[in-house]
Amino acid sequence: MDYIKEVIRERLRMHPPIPTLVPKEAMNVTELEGYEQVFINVWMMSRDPVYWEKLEEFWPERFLNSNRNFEFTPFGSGRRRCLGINFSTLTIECVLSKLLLSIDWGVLNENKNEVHDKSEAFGINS
Ligand code: HEM
Repeated sequence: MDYIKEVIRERLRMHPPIPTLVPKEAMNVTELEGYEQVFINVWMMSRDPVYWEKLEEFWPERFLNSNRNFEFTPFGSGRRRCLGINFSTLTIECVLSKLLLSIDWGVLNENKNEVHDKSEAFGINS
């Protein structure tokens, strides 16, 4: 069960469903290094070579026995972070485990050497 948690984290690292978090606006005009609005780019943070080895590789083991801080925040952070964090991670763990155990998975048209389009598009997805 621990490994599945790492698999889910790695998937959220590579493809965060809300890549730039939810835009926030300060109640008073505030400047941060000359900017009045900032987007938190979670997608970029979870692929920053300073913090991640083999960043383009799907490698769930990277999360085993490692403490991650702000370089991994697919649910946001601080007061407005996702309220559904525990609910969603538990639900994904249960559903994914059930699917993996109940279905005999395989690759469709394995012998045809078809290339599946896995390119990303901007937006909120799941
Ligand atoms: C994998 C699943 C999910 C991901 C990755 C996710 C991610 C996020 C992110 C990034 C935010 C914005 C945080 C920020 O801008 O700082 C957010 C906000 C929120 N999420 Fe989720 N979420 C997920 C599932 C859920 C579920 C299942 C629920 C409810 C049952 C939920 C409820 C909320 C709520 C209420 C907020 C707004 C919190 C606030 O503004 O104070 N989320 N979520």
